[in-house]
Amino acid sequence: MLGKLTLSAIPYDVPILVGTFIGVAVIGIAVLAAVTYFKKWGYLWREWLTTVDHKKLAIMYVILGLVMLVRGFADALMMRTQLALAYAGNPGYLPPHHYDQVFSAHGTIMIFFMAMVMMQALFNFVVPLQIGARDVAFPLINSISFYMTLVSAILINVSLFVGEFSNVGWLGYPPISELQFNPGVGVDYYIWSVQISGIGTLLTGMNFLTTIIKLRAPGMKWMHIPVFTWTAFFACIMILTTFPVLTVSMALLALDRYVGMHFFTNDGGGSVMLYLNLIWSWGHPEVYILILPAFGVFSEIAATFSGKPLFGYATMVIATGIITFLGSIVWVHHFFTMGSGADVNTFFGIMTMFIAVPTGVKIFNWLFTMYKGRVRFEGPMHWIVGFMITFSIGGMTGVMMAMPAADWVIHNSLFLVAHFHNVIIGGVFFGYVAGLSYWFPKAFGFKMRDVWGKWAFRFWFVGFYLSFIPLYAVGLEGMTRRMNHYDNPNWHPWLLVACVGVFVLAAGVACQVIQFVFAAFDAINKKPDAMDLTGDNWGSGRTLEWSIPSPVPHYNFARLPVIRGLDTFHIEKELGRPAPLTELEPIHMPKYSAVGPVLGACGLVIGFALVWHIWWAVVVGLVVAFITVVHRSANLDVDFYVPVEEIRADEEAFAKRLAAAKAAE
Ligand code: HEA
Ligand code: HEM
Ligand SMILES: [Cu+2]
Repeated sequence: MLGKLTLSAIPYDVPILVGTFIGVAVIGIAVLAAVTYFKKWGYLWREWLTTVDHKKLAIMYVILGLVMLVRGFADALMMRTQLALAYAGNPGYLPPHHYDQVFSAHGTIMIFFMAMVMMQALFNFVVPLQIGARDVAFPLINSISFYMTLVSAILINVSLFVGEFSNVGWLGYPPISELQFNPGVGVDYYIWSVQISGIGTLLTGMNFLTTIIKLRAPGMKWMHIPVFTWTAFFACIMILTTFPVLTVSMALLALDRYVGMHFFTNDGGGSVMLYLNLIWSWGHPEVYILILPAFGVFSEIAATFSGKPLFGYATMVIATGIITFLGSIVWVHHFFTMGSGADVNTFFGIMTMFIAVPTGVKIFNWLFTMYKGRVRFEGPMHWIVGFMITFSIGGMTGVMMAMPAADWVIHNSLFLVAHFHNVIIGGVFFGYVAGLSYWFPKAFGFKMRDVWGKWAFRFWFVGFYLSFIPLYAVGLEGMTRRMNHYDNPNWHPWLLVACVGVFVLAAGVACQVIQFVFAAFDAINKKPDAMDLTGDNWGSGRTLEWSIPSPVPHYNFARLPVIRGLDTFHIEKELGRPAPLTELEPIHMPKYSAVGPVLGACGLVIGFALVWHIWWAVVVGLVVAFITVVHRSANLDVDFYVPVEEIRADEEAFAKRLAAAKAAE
């Protein structure tokens, strides 16, 4: 009846897991009880869970991403404390099997469920507003993408408490991930979570690419597109070219495990190298999919806080395109040591080094944007300065490893681990946090207290160096990645410093939590100086999203903006804004729909049932999903018109707020 699932799948004997489970259960029950007590289920369902509004989906993505950040960070804390202890005779507190699960969980969750989720949050919130659109091209598919991401995050976290987590790293290399070497369910959980979320991301890529191509406001030519949207555009192209490869890799691995095929085992004619090529021809572009939108965020922030147009807009766009191209043809640098031969390695090494050129162009463009500008060092600007320093260091160590001869020595050492955290934390993470603080007032209509953001930055910046510079040192001394204890006395002091570093990072996370708590407090109390009355919270916004009220009405733009060049809003501020709206028309909008959550629930059931071989539940899930899709296709009542009175009332309220803000100046 329940396939392989029995009570023995629940890890009662692991105190850390039992404790975590109790913690999660208590928080979960408290949230459910609070929603019930305040009678908010109806509101939650109607306004949030069934929404197809890109701005609300963005907020739900952010919440998911932040929860997963804490989750992934907890794993990092465990790894760092384990390695500070597990020296010489002391085995530490995490046995090898458990430690393997911890680094696998950390890598998988940080990449798929923190970084990718935050990136989709930014796409969702910013892209339609920057191009003057009322929503994305396919709003319902957008909601389905979100639910596919959400349920795969749930599925992979369920593996902690029912069964086990995968223990084969964030990329699930065979042969160790094959059934004969890994008979447990951890790898199956990994396969189905990555599969479902990967398809969700593919849909996001398709959706936003179409949106950017088709839904730009009248008059917005290609070279009028704001830089963040350009980076989203190129990231979507990479999503469309590479995520299908991930889907295929997971499908083939599943076939190996479920029906005894041998695509990736050398017996019977398969090849491990096939998997390596497939997974890295997705995996390398993936890291550029993550970094490009971060570059986009920095471009917006640099211009806004320097009070100048972005330096070298066209070169920024071209550099992004070149990185997209080069980033797609360098994947072999992840396995220089695995026998490709000198010629192949040379090609891939040189192509990798070339990426430093367009990236360097970007760094200099940001510097020139700041040069002779009236730079205001508010919260978001801190992250960009920290980023330029940190990311450049991480990029340089990447270039070092792009030399095959050097990589033979440092491949899979902690030097590598230091490199990629250097670019991921200093680039991707700093970028997304900067974006969060930059667009937060737009989303909610009030701003966060900057001082806590600045403290968060300071702790993250210092904490990063303390945690990861030691890893360069021990990496060069020969310490390999994924080790759970060691005997070398030279490494011990470095790993103690790294352990201190992670607690400094924890202080950074704490400041971020405090910042959110204060923001909620200020919003509830309607603290006057926290409210954003003008919609142009930073006073120097240049792109369209700053021209409309904060929080943004559900239809975004009362009248589709007319584009007057690059940075239309800035031009309007210089030359005078268009006359108040007299001729308003009803706005055509999509209705909310339960299809997203229903398909999400089906995905969760199907994924869980596939892991445990509960075949009847797989069939039930598929049938319900099929009926839902057919039912939706037959439903013609999917849209409505926003009445003119509602738009006029919103516009009048906004005009009053603008006048009040002007009078207060
Ligand atoms: C956001 C993520 C991200 C980014 C942006 C990068 C960027 C780069 N990476 Fe990194 N990398 C990873 C994430 C990332 N990487 C991950 C996750 C892994 C390991 C995965 C695993 O094994 O689990 C990895 C592994 C990895 C390897 C494999 C090593 C090994 O396994 O042994 C290599 C080798 O070539 C490499 C190289 C590079 C290079 C050359 C860049 C370049 O794009 C960097 C370019 C930037 C600069 C150079 C700085 C700015 C430029 C200037 C200031 C101009 C002047 C500079 C020069 C003239 C040099 N990376
Ligand atoms: C917040 C601070 C962070 C700390 C302290 C940290 C720490 C660590 C540690 C100790 C490891 C294991 C290294 C080893 O192999 O011995 C690791 C691996 C990894 N980390 Fe992080 N990390 C952090 C943030 C992130 C972020 C933000 C991401 C991605 C978005 C990330 C992605 C990864 C990946 C992909 C791995 C490799 C997992 C594997 O070996 O399969 N980390 N990290
Ligand atoms: Cu790479």
